[in-house]
Amino acid sequence: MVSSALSSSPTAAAAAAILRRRPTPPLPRVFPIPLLRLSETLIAPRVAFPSPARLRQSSLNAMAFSAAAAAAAAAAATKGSKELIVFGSEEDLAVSLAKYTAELSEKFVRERGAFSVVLSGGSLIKSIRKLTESPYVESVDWSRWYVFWVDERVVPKDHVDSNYKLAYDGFLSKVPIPPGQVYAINDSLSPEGAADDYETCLKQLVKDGIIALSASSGFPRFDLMLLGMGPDGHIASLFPGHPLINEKERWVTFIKDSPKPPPERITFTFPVINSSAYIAMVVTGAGKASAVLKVFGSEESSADLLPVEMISLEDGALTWFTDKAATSMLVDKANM
Ligand SMILES: O=C(O)[C@H](O)[C@@H](O)[C@H](O)[C@H](O)COP(=O)(O)O
Repeated sequence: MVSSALSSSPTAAAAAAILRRRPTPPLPRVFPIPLLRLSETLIAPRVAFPSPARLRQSSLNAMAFSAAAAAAAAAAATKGSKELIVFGSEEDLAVSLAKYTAELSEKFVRERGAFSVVLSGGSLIKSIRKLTESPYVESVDWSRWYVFWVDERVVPKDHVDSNYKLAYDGFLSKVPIPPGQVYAINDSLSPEGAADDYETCLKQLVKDGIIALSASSGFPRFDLMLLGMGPDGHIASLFPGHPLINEKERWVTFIKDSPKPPPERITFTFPVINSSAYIAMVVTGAGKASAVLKVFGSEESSADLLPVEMISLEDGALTWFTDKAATSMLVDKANM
């Protein structure tokens, strides 16, 4: 059985009102393409890139140096919407990501009495650090949080490679989520066994109403996934060119030949990821710039999609939280 190893909105109108009271932010950079309602509400004077023609307009809605935009994304996102927000600093990104997450927590606790949150490993855990600080550490209803991992390395929970340990040390040990609501993998099992066990656990939690079920896909519908992306465009433990990216039946599967060490992992599959209500893709640093360019600035066919490009939410909202370094090649291309 999966172990619980931890020991221990506003509306869009309201968000817009809050923003109107804020001092005018520095001029944002916005691609002059049809903007989402969110962008129209929140982003002030538009500065066009000179040559945006080659950008994939269907996928890129707006790009802005606006810490406020993400805060309202929780309230204003629409079905299948996709936002790219570029922050001037990692600190601004972290502040905005905390606000976005707290707003979604409030929304889902109000609507269904629980908030199912999926974490990844990597730098994401550092990016959510502001949730462990005031005002969120006091104001979020942590008692309604249910925490899962989009992927986990099959190592002991106290191992330096464990995503559980990373999240515990940097986040979970600092907020009062009930220990029984933190779903770490069973680290005494093989990768196959741990994936089966995790999937069985998710199925029970869907039956119990803790995790929602997507009526359209029949897969679990997590309230929020907080995901990172590798420089090669992988998400979770779904790597470019690996057969696992085509898994259509399983909720959770395993990999024994991960190109990123350690090799043995379990991972959510694309049908589960794509059934999410909200996904925050948190992508920073120059090492991610070429993958970001491929996602937002390439005209290549769908035959060579990176895993991150396979995120396709029919009934959910995807928000990219990025920085200038991660979007530098995209900006360069737009300015060409
Ligand atoms: O277990 C893992 O390896 C992670 O879940 C992985 O999918 C991670 O999120 C990305 O590799 C991004 O990591 P960085 O943000 O550290 O680059």
